[in-house]
Amino acid sequence: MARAAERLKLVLNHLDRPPFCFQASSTSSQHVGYPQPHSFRYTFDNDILSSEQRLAYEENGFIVIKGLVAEEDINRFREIFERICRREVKVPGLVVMRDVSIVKSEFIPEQKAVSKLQNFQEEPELFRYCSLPQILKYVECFTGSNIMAMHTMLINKPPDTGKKTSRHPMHQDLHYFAFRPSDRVVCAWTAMERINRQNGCLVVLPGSHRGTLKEHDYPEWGGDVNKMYHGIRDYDPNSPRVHVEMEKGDTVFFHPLLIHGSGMNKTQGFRKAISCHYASADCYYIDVTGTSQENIAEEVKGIAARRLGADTSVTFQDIWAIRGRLVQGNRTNL
Ligand SMILES: CCCCCCCCCC(=O)SCCNC(=O)CCNC(=O)[C@H](O)C(C)(C)COP(=O)(O)OP(=O)(O)OC[C@H]1O[C@@H](n2cnc3c(N)ncnc32)[C@H](O)[C@@H]1OP(=O)(O)O
Ligand SMILES: Nc1ncnc2c1ncn2[C@@H]1O[C@H](COP(=O)(O)OP(=O)(O)OP(=O)(O)O)[C@@H](O)[C@H]1O
Ligand SMILES: O=C(O)CCC(=O)C(=O)O
Ligand SMILES: [Fe+2]
Ligand SMILES: [Mg+2]
Repeated sequence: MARAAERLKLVLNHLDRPPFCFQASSTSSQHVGYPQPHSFRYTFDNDILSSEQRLAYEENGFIVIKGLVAEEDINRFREIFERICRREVKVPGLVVMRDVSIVKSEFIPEQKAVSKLQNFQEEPELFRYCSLPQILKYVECFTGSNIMAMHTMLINKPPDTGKKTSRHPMHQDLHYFAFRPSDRVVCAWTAMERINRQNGCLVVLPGSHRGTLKEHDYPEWGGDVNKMYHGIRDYDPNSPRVHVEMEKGDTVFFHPLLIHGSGMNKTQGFRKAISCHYASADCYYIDVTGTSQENIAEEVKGIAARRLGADTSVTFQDIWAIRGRLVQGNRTNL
């Protein structure tokens, strides 16, 4: 990869934008004629990603595609989100999460309490996001052509109440996943409005996807932390990091080993993003018993058992298989 890195630097010296940021384009006309490096590990060769974009993902573990999702689509996602918050729509399997500082306070009206929706795979309007052709076109570059939507989320990061609970600690999403190989998994995360450092943008450690899965646990921040918001145990706050500021409709694709989190929301608005984790349907489930993932698997099983009525025979793998939905090609394995 050293040669690829050198070449990337040469390319980037001529850019007037961040090295991981690209315009959405429906053609391959932006391909640049650089010779192909010998081996790509994280991306497939097709007509969607330019060599430059492939190199950026291989090197950094993420790329931002500007303006990928239309304003009208985002407005529709926002509308249905608001209807769900008002409880006008019931969605099977949906998990509505409230910020821990709000759960423990009595004076917040319901519609201002929701910090996250998870598992909206049964809500057609929101799930439309996961099937948007322009998103899947990019996803295929990382997963290949059989694509499963494994995990769906709409994040409504609340204004911080002063307790810093709106932060999301630095983590790797793979910690939560019982399927492999990790290189055939990708997250698409779309800004539903302008997202900057003020309202708590994503913070990433570029290149960290080339490392291994780290141990995760609740961060020791000396206050309440949100349920299941595990952070990397030995996180070094001095690691070189990048704040990924995005406009409405911009979409970041990132590897599940990329270390990322998000900062405090210092504004009065609820900062919104919608995301889906995809995996190749050719991936396989793993048993995480005896690994660093055992802590989250036990926690998830505990919550599932409480919801489903204490059926303890449901495994962590089962929970993933139940949620997964095919969005392209054949459901070969997962
Ligand atoms: C496999 C799963 C995740 C896959 C993620 C892929 C990568 C993404 C990385 C992440 O997003 S990490 C964060 C993921 N977070 C979650 O998955 C949390 C999902 N949320 C939930 O499951 C529920 O919202 C939760 C269990 C937290 C609350 O469910 P309920 O609405 O049924 O809770 P209820 O009101 O009955 O409260 C139960 C207890 O939880 C407490 N609680 C509620 N919300 C909380 C919160 N946000 N933080 C901490 N505790 C919370 C609440 O105070 C109460 O405590 P006590 O039993 O002591 O009274
Ligand atoms: N000790 C820690 N362990 C894990 N993650 C941390 C730790 N400290 C900060 N973070 C994470 O680092 C990221 C950046 O957080 P931080 O609160 O510094 O926001 P910021 O965007 O840098 O804003 P600010 O302008 O306030 O510095 C967030 O994901 C946050 O949760
Ligand atoms: O703050 C965000 O929107 C990102 C959250 C995140 O990384 C996650 O839920 O896995
Ligand atoms: Fe994450
Ligand atoms: Mg900071």
